[in-house]
Amino acid sequence: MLADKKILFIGAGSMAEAMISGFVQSEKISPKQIIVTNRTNEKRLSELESKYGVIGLTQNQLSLTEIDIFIFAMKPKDVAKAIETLKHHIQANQLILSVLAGIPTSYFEQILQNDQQVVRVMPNTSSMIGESATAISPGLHTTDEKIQLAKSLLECIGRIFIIDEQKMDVFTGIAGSGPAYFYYFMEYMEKEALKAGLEVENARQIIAQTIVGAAKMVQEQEESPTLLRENVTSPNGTTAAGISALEVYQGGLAISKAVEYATKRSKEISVQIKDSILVSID
Ligand SMILES: NC(=O)C1=CN([C@@H]2O[C@H](COP(=O)(O)OP(=O)(O)OC[C@H]3O[C@@H](n4cnc5c(N)ncnc54)[C@H](OP(=O)(O)O)[C@@H]3O)[C@@H](O)[C@H]2O)C=CC1
Ligand SMILES: O=C(O)[C@@H]1CCC=N1
Repeated sequence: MLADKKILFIGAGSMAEAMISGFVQSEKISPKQIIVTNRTNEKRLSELESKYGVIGLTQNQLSLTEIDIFIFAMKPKDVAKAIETLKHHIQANQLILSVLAGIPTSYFEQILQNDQQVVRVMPNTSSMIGESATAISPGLHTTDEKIQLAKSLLECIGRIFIIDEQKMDVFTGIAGSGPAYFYYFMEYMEKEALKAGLEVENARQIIAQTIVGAAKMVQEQEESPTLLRENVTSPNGTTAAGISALEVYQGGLAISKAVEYATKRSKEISVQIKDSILVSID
């Protein structure tokens, strides 16, 4: 299904790179099927070319008729300009994927018309190693065939979850942004480990393995995190002491608020794009 499909990334930043890396590593897509463009940074295009073997082209060098799948991967604030340049060249049979947080499929459908087939995608940077949790929500005109195409492409970067578009904001809050919360958590664990004399490399690997193990327990044992946590917690033991600190310092509340704020931000971006007042989102 993916053979010979030409994929164009519009945007060459961290998310595009993570997806490119995952696609190429999967060996289901050849680097030469992937074209990447950006706004001005030609050095970045050369970097991606030499790292992954993909084709970097400036916007003037692009031939859009040969593209099967467009992947919009710029910041939400930049989408209006990007789509303005491209809209007259995109055809009805070309599939649009957008990884932009907060930008609904209807935004692309309204501008491109043509009953354009759009799929909103929320990957995360673990795409880099084929371990993304990726949500997809098809737009109004997207056929089953194109949904299957999007699925088979995105399966190269991890697991796919098909969700209703109104759940995309909370998905972004837990899984799009989620890796950053875990990295934040790891930063603090590492600081404490170093204070107590562990070597940095050792500490980092110990913490990473602990998170991988806990995540795999949830995936493979099919038990709730609550039960698994209780299994670690001996009465009056070390874990009980640690968890009591999380409670005293409102760790649970902080985590809930992180998801709530990120979800809210995704919703705000949607409202701003709807009102076309998306001036500066950085
Ligand atoms: N980073 C993440 O973890 C995730 C990000 N996303 C989404 O991915 C998108 C990109 O994020 P990220 O990769 O972090 O952003 P970056 O800032 O790293 O990259 C943005 C890219 O967009 C390019 N760009 C800007 N305007 C245009 C334009 N008009 N035409 C073509 N290219 C353009 C920039 O090019 P130049 O450098 O030349 O200006 C740059 O290559 C965002 O919408 C975000 O919501 C989704 C899931 C996770
Ligand atoms: O921070 C952001 O807006 C993007 C979307 C999800 C992860 N990064």
